[in-house]
Amino acid sequence: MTDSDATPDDVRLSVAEQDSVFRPAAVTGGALEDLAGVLQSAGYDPLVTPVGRASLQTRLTGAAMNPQAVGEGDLFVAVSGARFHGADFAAAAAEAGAAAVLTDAQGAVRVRENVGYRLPVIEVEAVREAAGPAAAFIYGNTSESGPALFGVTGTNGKTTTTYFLRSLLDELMRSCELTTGLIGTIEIRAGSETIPSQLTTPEAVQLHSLMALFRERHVGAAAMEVSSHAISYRRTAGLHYDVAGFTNLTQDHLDLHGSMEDYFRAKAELFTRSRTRTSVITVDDTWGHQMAHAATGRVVTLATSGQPTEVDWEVTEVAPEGLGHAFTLHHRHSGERIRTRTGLPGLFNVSNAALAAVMVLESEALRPRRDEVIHALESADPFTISVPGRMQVIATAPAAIVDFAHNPDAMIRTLEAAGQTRGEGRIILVVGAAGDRDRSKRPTMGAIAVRMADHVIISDDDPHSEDPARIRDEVMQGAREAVDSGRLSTDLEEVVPRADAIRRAVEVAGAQDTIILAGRGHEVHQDFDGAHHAIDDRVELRRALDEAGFEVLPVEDRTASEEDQS
Ligand SMILES: CC(=O)N[C@H]1[C@@H](OP(=O)(O)OP(=O)(O)OC[C@H]2O[C@@H](n3ccc(=O)[nH]c3=O)[C@H](O)[C@@H]2O)O[C@H](CO)[C@@H](O)[C@@H]1O[C@H](C)C(=O)N[C@@H](C)C(=O)N[C@H](CCC(=O)O)C(=O)O
Ligand SMILES: Nc1ncnc2c1ncn2[C@@H]1O[C@H](COP(=O)(O)OP(=O)(O)OP(=O)(O)O)[C@@H](O)[C@H]1O
Repeated sequence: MTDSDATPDDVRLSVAEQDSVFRPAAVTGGALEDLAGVLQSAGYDPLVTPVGRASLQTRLTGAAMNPQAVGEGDLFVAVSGARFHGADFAAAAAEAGAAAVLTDAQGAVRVRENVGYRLPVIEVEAVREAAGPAAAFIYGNTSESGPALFGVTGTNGKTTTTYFLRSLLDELMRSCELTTGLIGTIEIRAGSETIPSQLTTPEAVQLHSLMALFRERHVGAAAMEVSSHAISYRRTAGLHYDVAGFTNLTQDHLDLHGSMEDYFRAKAELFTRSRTRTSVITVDDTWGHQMAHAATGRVVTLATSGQPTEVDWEVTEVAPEGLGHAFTLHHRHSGERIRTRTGLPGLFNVSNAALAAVMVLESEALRPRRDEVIHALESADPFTISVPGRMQVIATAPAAIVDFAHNPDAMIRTLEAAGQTRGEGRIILVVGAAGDRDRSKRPTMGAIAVRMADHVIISDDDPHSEDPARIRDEVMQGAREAVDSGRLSTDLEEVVPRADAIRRAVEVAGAQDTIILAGRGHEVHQDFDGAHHAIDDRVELRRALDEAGFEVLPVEDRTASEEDQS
């Protein structure tokens, strides 16, 4: 990374543009008849309606879910969604060169209505689930084909842990002249090439295409975020993880999952023998312990806080160092101790770094030598990279931090981290909540804000299709109730637009204070009912600090802790 703000999402790619970047140059593909055989063996019970016998030999050389992304020779995967049925777009897919359609019974009827008998159809009941093995067949992915895949799931810490993983893997791969891949909320990377992400975890057809692309680009290992949406929507079907890591589980996404138990069950699907060879589970809370019990296959446990009794790895001897911490990874069974560090603020980044390190140490695909890993940790300091919008330090006096905390637990952790280093200063927080997402967390976030910060400025996040004023009211209501019931003296105000809220935070700050802009991290647009308003918290904060005469850190590829030490 050459610039700590260099998130590539200033440029919005169309589905087709993004998809074309995912595609490998050469795909052998396979015949429609053989694909049906693969789906039959996998238990999907496919019903094939060819267009003449010869169509059974049609060679499929790609797969896409969106007609805009369909290329010549593709399997068009038409799923029934909450709003549309993909089969209603079969004509556009055929026009773009689709060679066959994978869909459900309803979709098969719609394909006939739309394009008659122009395209052969494979009908299955579970289309999203079958899309994974179908794309794996077309792109030649098997459990052994590589690259070694490291998946990270959990409510918070996925992006940071995958950045840490990639940074460590980069060092290890370099010695074998291989590169690394990254798939997540911010970007998708194959070696040094990068494109902005549209989803945290892309659709199965894209993921399988990416695996083939990774092999073409000599990617030996890849780190990817696995969202609970991806698991529920079957986006990871047909992928095989060498190691999957669990960070934590706290309230979020209850709009999709309904309850914490359902949310847990979705995540738990990743930690099963058929998907993952080794599961590394952080067991700092009861959900972690439950996950370790629910996981099947090889399970490795990691405790990063507290006094666990039965774990494989634990974090000990945590000591502040720069803005971050040094810590020891202790392997309980062998007694081995590995000392390392993270330069990112917040104890939760010790957890993220420890998880990344243990995932690599426990990898059966890579089987890295201990001395190699220790050398990489010492020489490259892989957990002191800048993760865009995650505890990103913009200035040190006042301490000014942009952080993606957008759910209750992340806010608590971020404000705790600020509390530990505040000294005599005050904490000034800009916070909001996103629209069209888990509404129940809004008053909770308001309450946390006023309990843990000294000056709270409520503003807009991404309202999406909701009325922004109503969202702010819900956050404000939780804040006011907490102020009243706790007799708190927190300063509380509402300021919009967000850029003004950021300027206000700087206006009330002194050099000894800490400013936290929560919720938007690396994002560079606010979505007001489809209208995109350009705003980057980091840019606004820098500008406001500069105008107020405060010194800001240079925008470059080093974290503030490195800056601190230089
Ligand atoms: C809530 C959710 O995840 N919805 C996903 C779901 O949408 P849906 O059921 O509404 O589908 P739909 O829009 O009815 O479309 C059905 C089919 O018709 C096709 N279609 C539709 C319209 C059209 O004009 N042309 C067309 O071909 C679509 O490509 C699709 O194949 O299926 C679609 C296709 O598979 C996904 O693109 C869509 O993700 C949307 C874009 C989304 O925003 N998802 C977010 C919430 C998400 O997945 N987030 C997680 C991270 C969450 C977090 O941790 O914060 C992620 O992994 O990114
Ligand atoms: N291990 C952790 N435990 C609790 N909070 C964390 C942890 N790691 C990061 N956070 C907080 O969560 C925010 C989001 O971090 P990160 O982007 O790494 O997580 P994520 O799981 O990828 O989130 P999302 O899926 O929403 O992008 C951070 O900005 C920080 O406030």
